[in-house]
Amino acid sequence: MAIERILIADDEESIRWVLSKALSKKGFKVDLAGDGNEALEFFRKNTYDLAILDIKMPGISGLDLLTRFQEQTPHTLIVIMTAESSMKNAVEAMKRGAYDYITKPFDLDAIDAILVKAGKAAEISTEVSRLKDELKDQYHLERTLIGQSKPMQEVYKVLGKVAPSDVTILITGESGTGKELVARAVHFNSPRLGKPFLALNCAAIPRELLESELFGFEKGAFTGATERKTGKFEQANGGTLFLDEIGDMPLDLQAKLLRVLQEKEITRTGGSTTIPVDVRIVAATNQNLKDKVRNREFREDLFYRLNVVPIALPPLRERRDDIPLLVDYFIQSAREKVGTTALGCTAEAHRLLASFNWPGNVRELENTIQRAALLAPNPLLTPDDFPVLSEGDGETADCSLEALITNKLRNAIGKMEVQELNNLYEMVLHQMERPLIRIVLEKTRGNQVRTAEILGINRNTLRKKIQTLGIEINKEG
Ligand SMILES: Nc1ncnc2c1ncn2[C@@H]1O[C@H](COP(=O)(O)OP(=O)(O)OP(=O)(O)O)[C@@H](O)[C@H]1O
Repeated sequence: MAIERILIADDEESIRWVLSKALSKKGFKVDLAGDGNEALEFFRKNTYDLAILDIKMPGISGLDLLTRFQEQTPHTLIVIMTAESSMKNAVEAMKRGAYDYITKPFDLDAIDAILVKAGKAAEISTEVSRLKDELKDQYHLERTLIGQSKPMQEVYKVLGKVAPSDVTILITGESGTGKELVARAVHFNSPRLGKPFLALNCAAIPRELLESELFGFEKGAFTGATERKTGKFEQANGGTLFLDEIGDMPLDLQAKLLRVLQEKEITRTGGSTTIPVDVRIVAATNQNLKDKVRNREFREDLFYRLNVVPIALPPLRERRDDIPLLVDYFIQSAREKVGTTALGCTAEAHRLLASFNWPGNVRELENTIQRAALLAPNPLLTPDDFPVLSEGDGETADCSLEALITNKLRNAIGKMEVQELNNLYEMVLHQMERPLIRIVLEKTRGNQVRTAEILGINRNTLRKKIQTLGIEINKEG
């Protein structure tokens, strides 16, 4: 479908001007509306291939227009503009069938990219309008996913698009990145809302138990099976089953799971009748399943069956922009959940937290904030309330000396004003020399010969440095 006619609706004149100039120059026919009502008028009179709508406008909001336009002319592709890149807006826009969503300020390349994509998207537009019909349910999230970074916005886009359908989703990401939270978001944004969401960790349960947890068993199926028991598939009927750590599922159970996904029915252990089940599967793993497939530890057919829509969650250290938001969110939830009086963090504490590597990702950050909020003497948390991070005692993902020094330097330099940063190279090397020599001298109890050997420098050089740097030698160690 070629894009010919475009409607731009924004109450900011400068945005209207810039967009109309850029798009007219490219040969599109452009109409401009300064508010929601004007946009609606245009829409009544004309047919548009694309509409770029500001989310917040006097009168009718961009999201409400989106809904109306979708009802009247479902083929029109709608791009929502927002000044606030929160998850709520992104998910809501995509849920309502928006074609795309851009955050202000944007550059014109972003609009170009959307136009190119939109031009090729005839089939997608049909699919979007089909999905839109399924998306009339109210926006609902049990818990909000926090994060406005680019990688998280991509996650929200996919989530908004696929949640309403029944497709199987495979969520990958390191431990603590929020895989279960995303799985819940999928469920709570799907028509299965109101039906059960059940989670099962395939790594935490021994093989025999895992099978009966999933499929249930009949009375007498094995010693100790004194009662019939339903499994998670039956319990989750109509809803969503979250299979965490799917990479740890034994091969024979993988085969059984594949059968259930294909046949949509289960047989309880020790039973002979098949029971129909309607369960959406969302699986997650922190392992590389493709490697496992190559090593024949994971069935290839099951991998493809699960991986219909992959969602890769970035580690926290790759979306550091989100750390301050998460910190504030966890402080607030600590106030609500455990009744602390903590109100926020100082700028230094924020910088310290944002510089850490967080090998345990959001879970580790959440625990760290909760602990600090409970123990802090004052409502405003300072770096002193995060002693483990300040000491850099090896919690960084990379425990090498370089990683520790990087962490320390980032903290120290981060606290300094730019105008203070003169002669930094010399200053840093100089300041590292003294503690280095002092520490080795302490280790060797003041033995300069040994110290020079350890440092790999000449004894005379060491002597001179001890003098010029004014290092005192304590022979007691
Ligand atoms: N984006 C986020 N916003 C708010 N809280 C989050 C976010 N991501 C994770 N959390 C919180 O961090 C904790 C860990 O999240 P979750 O259990 O979903 O991670 P996971 O990737 O499933 O971990 P694992 O692989 O170890 O099971 C939870 O308490 C969750 O609420």
